[in-house]
Amino acid sequence: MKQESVMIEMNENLQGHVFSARVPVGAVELESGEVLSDVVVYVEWVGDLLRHREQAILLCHALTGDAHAFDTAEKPGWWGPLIGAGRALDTESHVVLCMNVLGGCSGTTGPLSICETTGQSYAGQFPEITIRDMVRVQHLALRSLGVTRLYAVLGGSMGGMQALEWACSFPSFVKHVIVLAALPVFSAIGIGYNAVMRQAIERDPAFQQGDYARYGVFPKDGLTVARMLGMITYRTAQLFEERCGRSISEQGTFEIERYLVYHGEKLVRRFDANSYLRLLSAMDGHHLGRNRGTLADAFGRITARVTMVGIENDLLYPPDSIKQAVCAAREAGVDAVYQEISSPYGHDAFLLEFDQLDAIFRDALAHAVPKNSIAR
Ligand SMILES: CC(=O)SCCNC(=O)CCNC(=O)[C@H](O)C(C)(C)COP(=O)(O)OP(=O)(O)OC[C@H]1O[C@@H](n2cnc3c(N)ncnc32)[C@H](O)[C@@H]1OP(=O)(O)O
Ligand SMILES: N[C@@H](CCO)C(=O)O
Repeated sequence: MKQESVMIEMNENLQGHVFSARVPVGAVELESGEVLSDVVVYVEWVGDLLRHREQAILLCHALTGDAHAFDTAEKPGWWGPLIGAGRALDTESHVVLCMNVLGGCSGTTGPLSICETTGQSYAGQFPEITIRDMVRVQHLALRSLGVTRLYAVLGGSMGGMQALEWACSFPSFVKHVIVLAALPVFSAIGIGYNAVMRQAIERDPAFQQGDYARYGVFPKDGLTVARMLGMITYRTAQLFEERCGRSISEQGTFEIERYLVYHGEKLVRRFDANSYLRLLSAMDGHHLGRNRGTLADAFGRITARVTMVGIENDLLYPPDSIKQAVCAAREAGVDAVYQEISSPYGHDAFLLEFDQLDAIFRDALAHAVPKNSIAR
């Protein structure tokens, strides 16, 4: 492993400062057995890292999210209103951190990174990764930053999968887990939607088996269509009816089509297609029980208090499925509770319903650590 120091940068934000760093964590053996050399993790945080290293809060982002959860003068963060002094994620008593996931395209090692052996970007050669790999890399980065305990791990959707994996992979490291719009095992319908998104990208002639950059092209049509489908699943029929109905846009298309194309093309400007594919595969493979015996055995490892949050009309993670997961976790001895967000948005409510999120976070994090929460 090359020895690199951690360079910390500082940005102004309304609540204090947002710090950022690229943290080298060395070579990482993935669940698949492949080894990624010189992995680097991009991290942002707010709060006093030294003082609160035993009281840290980790936020895990969703599929196309990134480490920028905190508001700065340049850019709002995806959970900005929830983080700050006296807010639900209180930076007076905690340091709040967020990292770009392994395999993503916003600073942490992923398909755009340079492969040491070829001297070129990994592109389509980047290995398949798992949610568990993402979490292990986050753990290494936290240890490098001196964090010794997480007061809480929170995340929605793919971030929720990571939060659950944290509880299982590092039980003695985590006190509270808040999982929004996610399940212990990714569903068939979720895998199905991901399959359509994957095919849209891979069938784009510009995809070139993932080597599009070498040919100076990009599978923008494929990624646009993938995002259009994704956006349908992140909202509700009722919302589209109210917002678009059967209105016709200036371009002569239905307004709903214009809206979806807008979001598809917007993603193309900020996301890499190979990253998108690796993250879809990681979600597809998400199964808390993999190589841990039964799902109940996996739950049995958890010592954190787990709050699982369902969202009304979430097409991807129906509240009933999340309630069932909570029951199964309780039967396995987990101190698990269920909360629900009521929203016209559907799945994306975990990025939008700040008042309800605020109340849920305050309630969940106010609870003392359960007595059986001893290190194992
Ligand atoms: C956990 C994570 O890390 S995820 C990271 C954050 N999430 C994302 O970035 C995902 C992409 N974005 C989104 O899903 C949404 O924009 C959210 C959840 C962030 C916000 O949702 P909403 O406030 O409901 O936004 P909405 O769906 O109306 O989209 C707003 C955009 O669509 C545009 N828009 C709205 N209606 C139309 C229409 N009929 N035709 C074309 N464009 C439209 C708006 O101009 C706006 O554009 P902008 O984002 O460039 O400013
Ligand atoms: N809209 C969010 C949620 C996906 O689950 C994203 O793009 O990351």
